[in-house]
Amino acid sequence: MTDGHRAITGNFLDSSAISCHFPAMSLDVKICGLKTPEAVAAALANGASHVGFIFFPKSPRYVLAGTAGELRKAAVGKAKAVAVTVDADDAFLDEIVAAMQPDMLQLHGDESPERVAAVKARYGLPVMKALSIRDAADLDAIQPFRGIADRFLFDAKPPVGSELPGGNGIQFDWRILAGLDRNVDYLLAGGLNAENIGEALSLTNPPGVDISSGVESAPGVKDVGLIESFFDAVRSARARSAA
Ligand SMILES: O=C(O)c1ccccc1N[C@@H]1O[C@H](COP(=O)(O)O)[C@@H](O)[C@H]1O
Repeated sequence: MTDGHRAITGNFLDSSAISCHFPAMSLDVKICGLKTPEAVAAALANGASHVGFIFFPKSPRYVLAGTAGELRKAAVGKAKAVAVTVDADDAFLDEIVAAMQPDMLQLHGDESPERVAAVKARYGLPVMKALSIRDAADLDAIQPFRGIADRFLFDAKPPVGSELPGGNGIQFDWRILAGLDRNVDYLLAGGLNAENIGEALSLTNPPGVDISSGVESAPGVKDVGLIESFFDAVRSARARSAA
């Protein structure tokens, strides 16, 4: 139940790279919705373990597969490149996989366990299944995907009327993750930013975190300073918890 996420001690976190969730493991940090070489470079320079590219046309973060294929080259050997799709059909996934060569697929729609299994088999890539969470009962959705999805991503349910299934900058009540089975490998997402990441980490001790709009100056516009501030806040929080 892992994508073999790597320790990011080499270029990030160093002595603070201690996961409270899985002792001796590090925290994964995925910066999502990247569209420019500058934003990719900032994520990598700060030690991102994953960089994400959005293939949902209604998103302000949407990129063409060829563009993502160019951008992801900077991540080779440094971070995993993740293709984020929403109920994509095989033809669209074929195009993305061929042009971008992702390390991982993030399925952020209403994909069934059978669809996740089929996607895994078709591409031989690890799959992260996103689940929309509002309350503890929503975590029941994990069960049918266990042994199928390599990883989960817990994001807040989108607000009524939103056209985006993710990237809404909305957080859910992180306290409901307190009783989660420790064997569930996941990224915490939804409304994270430099101000709240400390509280999020201390409440949930997640294997990883995922952020998009919290490091943007406007929808779809990544801000290098905000990316740096987010990593600074992660480092500070982890140094505090290790002390
Ligand atoms: O970001 C998007 O536009 C998006 C579109 C379609 C599916 C998923 C999307 N984003 C995912 O949502 C998380 C959380 O975003 P935020 O931090 O709350 O803005 C993001 O990291 C993506 O994995």
